[in-house]
Amino acid sequence: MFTHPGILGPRDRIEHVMADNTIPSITLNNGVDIPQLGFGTYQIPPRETKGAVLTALEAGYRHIDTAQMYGNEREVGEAVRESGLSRSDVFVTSKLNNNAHDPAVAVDAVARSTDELGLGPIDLYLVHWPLPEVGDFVDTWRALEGQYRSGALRTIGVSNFQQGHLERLLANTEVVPAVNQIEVHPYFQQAPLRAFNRDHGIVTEAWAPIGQGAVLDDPVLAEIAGQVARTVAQVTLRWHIQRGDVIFPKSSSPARAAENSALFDFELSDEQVARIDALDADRRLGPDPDTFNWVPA
Ligand SMILES: NC(=O)C1=CN([C@@H]2O[C@H](COP(=O)(O)OP(=O)(O)OC[C@H]3O[C@@H](n4cnc5c(N)ncnc54)[C@H](OP(=O)(O)O)[C@@H]3O)[C@@H](O)[C@H]2O)C=CC1
Ligand SMILES: O=C(O)C(=O)[C@@H](O)[C@H](O)C(=O)CO
Repeated sequence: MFTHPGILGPRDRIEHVMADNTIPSITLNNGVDIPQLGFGTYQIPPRETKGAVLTALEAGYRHIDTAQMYGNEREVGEAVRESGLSRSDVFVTSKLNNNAHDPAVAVDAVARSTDELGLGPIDLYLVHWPLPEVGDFVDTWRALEGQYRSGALRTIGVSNFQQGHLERLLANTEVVPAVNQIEVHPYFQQAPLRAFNRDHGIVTEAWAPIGQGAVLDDPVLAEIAGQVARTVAQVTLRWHIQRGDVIFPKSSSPARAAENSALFDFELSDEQVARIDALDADRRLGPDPDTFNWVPA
């Protein structure tokens, strides 16, 4: 199983990690442990996914983030099965596609993801987008609650939910989402939503942790990278780790994937963290969840 320190503050977690040099885990609200660092697979074409995931697992990643929308669940599953690792040593997340919000369709979609991955119960399954004008995400969530209670899904969560969406969900359903996977990077830090998640026992997962490359030329990050003799990507990813969020940077390059996992043998000072905190620019790169209602055919 994962090495995990239980629920610790960011500082305690860092000390734990620096002592044994492993990827830390965070305990979710249902008692399941999730590795704080994972490997993202958005925009990795299916034909390249098995190789990329096998390389990531060889580099030490033990958590893979995929989605029905990415079209590469089958290849993620193949890589995990062929890696030689125990199933319990790898944490896999997938997500319900936007065309599967109808509760009956959602149940079939869970079965399809489970079949594509071929790994038994999926560790974490998310409602990918709230799609507020498409249907009622409360009904979709109830369908996932049923799959969770039956044991088909090990943990359930949401993605791209704003505070208003979460308030409606919490008021009308029973299972509190274990995570909310949202866009977070130095230029879009999401302080209020992260605080809301934390106050309700929901772990924040930060997608686009290096802003899909947008932060890499930042002069402040470059200066800090020079101070700690690391790359800008590593400094940015380390900042997320010290904030206590879960991250899964994507790279199709084995060298950059390895670079992105070398985060646990250095630490940013409080002053360096404060300088990165000051880069917040309310600059969202992806769709706005309040108005994004895209449904694939
Ligand atoms: N729930 C949601 O709605 C969303 C979830 N996600 C998830 O989050 C993951 C991460 O987000 P993502 O959008 O991929 O963006 P990231 O912030 O992880 O950035 C990925 C980009 O940065 C490049 N890159 C990665 N590492 C380095 C490095 N060390 N140096 C220079 N360039 C680098 C990659 O290029 P290269 O491959 O060439 O290295 C790629 O272009 C996704 O893969 C997906 O799993 C993402 C978007 C939305
Ligand atoms: O990558 C994801 O998980 C996404 O949901 C995004 O790709 C999103 O659908 C988008 O950016 C659409 O333009």
